[in-house]
Amino acid sequence: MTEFVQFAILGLGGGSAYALLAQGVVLVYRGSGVVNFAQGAIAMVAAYLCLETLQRDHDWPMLPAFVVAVLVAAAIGLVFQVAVLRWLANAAPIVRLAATLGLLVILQSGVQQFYGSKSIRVRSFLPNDAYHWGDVVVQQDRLILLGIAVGLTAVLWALTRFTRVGLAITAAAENERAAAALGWSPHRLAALTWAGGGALAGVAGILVAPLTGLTPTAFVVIVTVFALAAALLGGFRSFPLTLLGGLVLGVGESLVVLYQDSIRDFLHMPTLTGVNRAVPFLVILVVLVVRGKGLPLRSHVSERLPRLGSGALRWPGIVIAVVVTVVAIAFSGDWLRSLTLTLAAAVFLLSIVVLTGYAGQLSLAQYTVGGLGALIAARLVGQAGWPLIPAAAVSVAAVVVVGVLFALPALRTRGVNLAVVTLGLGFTVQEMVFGNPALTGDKLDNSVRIPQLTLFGVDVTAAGHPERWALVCLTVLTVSALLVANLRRSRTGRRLIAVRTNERAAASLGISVFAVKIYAFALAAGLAAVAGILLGLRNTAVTYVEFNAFASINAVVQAVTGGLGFVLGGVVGALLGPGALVSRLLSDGSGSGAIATLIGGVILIVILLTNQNGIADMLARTANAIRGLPLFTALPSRVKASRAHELSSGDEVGVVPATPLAVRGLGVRFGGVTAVDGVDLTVQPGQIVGLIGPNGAGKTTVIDAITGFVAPSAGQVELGDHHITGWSTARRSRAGLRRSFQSLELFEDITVGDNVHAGADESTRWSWLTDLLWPGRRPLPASASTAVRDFELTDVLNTMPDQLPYGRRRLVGIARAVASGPSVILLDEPAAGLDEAESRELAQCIRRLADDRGAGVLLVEHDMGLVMSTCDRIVVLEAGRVIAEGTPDEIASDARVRTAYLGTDDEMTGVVP
Ligand SMILES: Nc1ncnc2c1ncn2[C@@H]1O[C@H](COP(=O)(O)OP(=O)(O)OP(=O)(O)O)[C@@H](O)[C@H]1O
Repeated sequence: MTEFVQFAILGLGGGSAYALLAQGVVLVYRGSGVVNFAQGAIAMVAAYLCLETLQRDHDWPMLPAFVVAVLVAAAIGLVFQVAVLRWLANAAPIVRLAATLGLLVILQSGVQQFYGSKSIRVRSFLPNDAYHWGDVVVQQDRLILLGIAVGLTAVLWALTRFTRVGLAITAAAENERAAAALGWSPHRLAALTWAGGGALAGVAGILVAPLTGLTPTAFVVIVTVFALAAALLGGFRSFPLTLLGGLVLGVGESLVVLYQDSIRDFLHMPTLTGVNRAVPFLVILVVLVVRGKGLPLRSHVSERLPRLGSGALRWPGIVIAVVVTVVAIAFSGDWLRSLTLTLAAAVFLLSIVVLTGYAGQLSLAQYTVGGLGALIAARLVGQAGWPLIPAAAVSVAAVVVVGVLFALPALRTRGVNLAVVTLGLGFTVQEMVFGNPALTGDKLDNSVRIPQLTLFGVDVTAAGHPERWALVCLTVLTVSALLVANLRRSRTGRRLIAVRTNERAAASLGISVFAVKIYAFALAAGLAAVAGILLGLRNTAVTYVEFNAFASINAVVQAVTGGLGFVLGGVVGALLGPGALVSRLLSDGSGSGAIATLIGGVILIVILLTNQNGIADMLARTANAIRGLPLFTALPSRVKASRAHELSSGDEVGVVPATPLAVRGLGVRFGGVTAVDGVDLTVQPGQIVGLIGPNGAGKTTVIDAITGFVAPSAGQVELGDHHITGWSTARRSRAGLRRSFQSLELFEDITVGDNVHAGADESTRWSWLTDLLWPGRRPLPASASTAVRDFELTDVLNTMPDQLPYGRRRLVGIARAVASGPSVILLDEPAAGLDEAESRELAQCIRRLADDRGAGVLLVEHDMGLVMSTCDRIVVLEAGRVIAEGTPDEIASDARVRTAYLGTDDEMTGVVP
């Protein structure tokens, strides 16, 4: 017990420092909406400046050195906000996050360049007397650190509660305009919080340095991972919870050291590394996953994401690129190493294009995942004597399984939370696997050697025949790029993009968000494993630092610079990596090391400020502009034709399976609020049922509960003979129950045609694989073609939704919902924003859905003219309960309904036909 308390107290020091750093992250997030991944790097700069330069080299006393270093840290935050983030205020969140990763890379590699990479021990400068409490020794410095963390937390909490500027910061987190109303411009607030966050980082960095020592890489990664994890526990909002999170992590880390040997024995491992760093983090992971949600809430605002390429293959360009690279391999001389590294890195970046660009899942662990591929393959070829191809195949298969495990948190977390979780998972693998010789197979002086590698009888060993290994890399890259481009054009690609853009809408169309995320992680892990093998086996032994968490961060920086949504972006981004061609060209000739990384970071920031969609987007626009020149417009364009949407021929209207919908005793509660209470309703095939009621009556909640977006607290939903109450949204949708959304929720990154197509895609189990090889060109299915004609969208199929006026956007949403020919359609305020003529046309379309196709329709609508003229029956809700049900005439003359909702006789005469 004494030991337990002793270790817990020891952990308070680190925990307090994590908490301090995390408070800076929270402050910045509250003031600017950006999660600062560079917080640990700013801390490191302050620590080096204070302890190395000012104190050691220039003999400054502690206090002025401390103050100057903290001011410099604050200035870094301030300058970054004013010079970079301010101009990215309207950019996609991932772009702003990438900018902070860029800052991390610049600061970290800058420090490495300036101070070198070796680890520096720092003497404790806080009073370090020991107090004795029974058998437990309490160090004074731990108590001081704890006091500072608690004190600063209290100050921050009080500032944001009781001061004008604090209230503005709190308001800004919710709504920029509210902050403006308090007299603060969002930019000034953001600048203030970035300066404050920087200062907090500086304080924490200097205080934590004696506990951790100083190294440019490990320090930043440890501090970043733990600080972000603590801030995550506080939801990036709550200062007290963040303090708690930091302390739990610090104490947990220390306690695990105490039990390290028992854990090792329990796992039957000869050696165990990094478990103290991993276990507390894994606990946080579990908390997050338990706290997370399978689908985002109705209030979730879809994030704008970088633009997507078309995935169209331009064969002349591909052939020229491959031939040029082959020639380059033949004549590159001492540049060959850089070229090989670039080719392998491009495969890595393609994995990020799939996972983050297409599927919208931000993972900061791709290099770690790839490193596992290198590890397994190296052990199989190096120790078990396997030939290359089976070793690579087994390694890729194993890493795909790991990729699926990494996907599990993504099923319940998203956005920046997922980025933090994957960074932590990657860091855990780095510490526990790559750092453990028992797992890498390396004894101290005896690493696993890469033997001779042969492919189809040809010796391709990189050491002996580097040009042959480079050709292997080129071949793999070309095949990978073709697969990823095929994916973009296929229905599987559409599913990925649907999920990236709007998980709720995707689920409502029968797309399994769960399956898409698992697939994206698995495919990306497979590509990363292949890349890891190419990279790892190019040396005589695998160098695991190539696969650390920092490399993963750097890869995302490169992918965003290159163009996250473009296959070409992966290739261009790889050119910029450390050791790759561009950095070698620009740097000291070796092309590796800190200066190259630093240049990569600076290029990222410049590119983001110029075009947030990356270099590939700039290239694509330039190419399009050139193709638009008179000389080229005369030539037939095969690409355009391949992208156009074709309608199925014929006007046949498929009659949908006749399936009634029945809702019995439905109740929904949100905490203490009863939104829906004992609602019964049925929708028969071919029948239109109106669901009306005042604002807040619970109409949308009824639709949400029927379609599986919220779990009912009581009652049942039946579709035909099926009790579907426990089914997922996607499964209900596939069974023929579709909905539209009040807030449209279109897929804004893809054309109108693709939106409708996404609503009608039939997936087969094999299409996940076959789409990679043969995406095909499928015309819109018959029911979708009918929807396109009915809603008069034929002329806008190749238009992006945001280029349409509001009324037509609404029609796209409805067409998408009915594209698959569902048996029951739930329309949530379809006429909102339509003019009178459009409303009338919409009424006819809805009638046709019921009369011609035999679909059942539940229509939630405030336009009483539309409801009264279209519906067969009407159900009236008030405060979550049904207060009347009947034909339009019965409802119009119901006294209770008039009082509750419809109003006076005069108003009624205007709406009843
Ligand atoms: N996620 C949620 N958490 C808490 N309360 C909620 C949530 N969603 C809805 N509510 C509440 O449930 C009640 C019903 O809301 P709902 O949006 O279903 O009404 P509605 O009839 O569709 O309104 P409107 O006509 O304005 O769209 C309201 O009091 C609303 O505030």
